[in-house]
Amino acid sequence: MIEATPSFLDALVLTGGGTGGHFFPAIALAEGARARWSDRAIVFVGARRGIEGRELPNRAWPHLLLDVEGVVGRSPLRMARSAWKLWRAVSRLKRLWRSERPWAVIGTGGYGAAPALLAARALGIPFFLHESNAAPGALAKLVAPKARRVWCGMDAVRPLLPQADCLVVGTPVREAFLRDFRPPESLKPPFRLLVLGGSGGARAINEAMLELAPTLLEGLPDWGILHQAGPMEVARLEGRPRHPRHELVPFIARMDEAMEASSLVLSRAGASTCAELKASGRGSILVPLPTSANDHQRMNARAMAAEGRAVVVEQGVDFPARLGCAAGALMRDSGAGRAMSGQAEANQAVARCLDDLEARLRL
Ligand SMILES: CC(=O)N[C@H]1[C@@H](OP(=O)(O)OP(=O)(O)OC[C@H]2O[C@@H](n3ccc(=O)[nH]c3=O)[C@H](O)[C@@H]2O)O[C@H](CO)[C@@H](O)[C@@H]1O
Repeated sequence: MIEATPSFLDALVLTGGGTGGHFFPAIALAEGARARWSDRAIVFVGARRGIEGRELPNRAWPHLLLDVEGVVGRSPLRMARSAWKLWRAVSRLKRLWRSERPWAVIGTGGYGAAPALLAARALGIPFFLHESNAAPGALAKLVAPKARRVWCGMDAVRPLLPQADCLVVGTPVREAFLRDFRPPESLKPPFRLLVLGGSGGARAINEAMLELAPTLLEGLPDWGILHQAGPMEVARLEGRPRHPRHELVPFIARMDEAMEASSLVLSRAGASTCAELKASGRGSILVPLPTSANDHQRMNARAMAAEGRAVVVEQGVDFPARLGCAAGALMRDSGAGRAMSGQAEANQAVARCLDDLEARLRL
């Protein structure tokens, strides 16, 4: 099927993806921009094989999906092929944008953002970058020096981008998270533990939960588990024995509602999930992805623990047993109304980014 190419003339381009942690902040910024500049076209550019390739066709945003993939950390042959795909995608955008020049480009990282940010840089189109994590990704490092501004999720990233003009704003969350949430203490039984594995699911968490859930739930008759295992993982785990109050799902479309209905969350420590836990005021058990670049998930998790919002359980020896102990203790507390303090904190990141964009472009 040949997709129609949207018009980019004077549009605001949002670009970010590959994973949800890079795509959903772009959605959050697009929602904020639509409310602020209702007469301006907003167009998404992303990767067909990223989460945006699945999500954008279901949404009303005009978009262009390109055949690109991650370049860094692959075998030399794959890297050469990915670099060639990227070059081809950048060339296509440059051709399009020479006749239909966008107004500005906002990138939230991931390989889905590479073509549009590189094309904007080459053509001198003003571009802005958002970096959620404590350590910048490869793309951010490459383009940050020429960005009109690099909006940062946290302060720790500034020294790692010394040539960039950084502003700390927090991590943008979707519109659905910009509201009051019912406090966890007001929830009634049956209580729910929400298990999340980031946008793709987390195999180590899935395996541990399958092992420990039967004992955990037998000891806590007022509790059930909603477990987002990831689309590929749900298929892999089909047929494995599971406690009747342990529900597996591939993906959760309304994460705000899922968090609000849960007394406690057990999750990876991606930057967007951490921002959403703060916005919804849910306490959590965080299991950082051990292989995250520069160990940024551990930094994210520790920052949440320092605010009293999370306990951190590392993977490693006896992981399921340690996870079970932490979960059992916190579930008993949460059920008794002594939820770990998850004071909800209004997220201001979208407003801060867009105020800054207005100031920089002198609107
Ligand atoms: C393996 C990998 O590269 N992980 C990175 C990726 O993770 P990942 O994409 O897993 O990270 P995040 O936790 O930051 O974001 C996930 C996003 O997807 C949403 N969601 C998830 C599951 C679901 O069922 N429904 C749903 O809506 C979450 O609500 C959240 O908005 O980006 C993050 C932000 O740059 C990084 O910190 C992670 O290290």
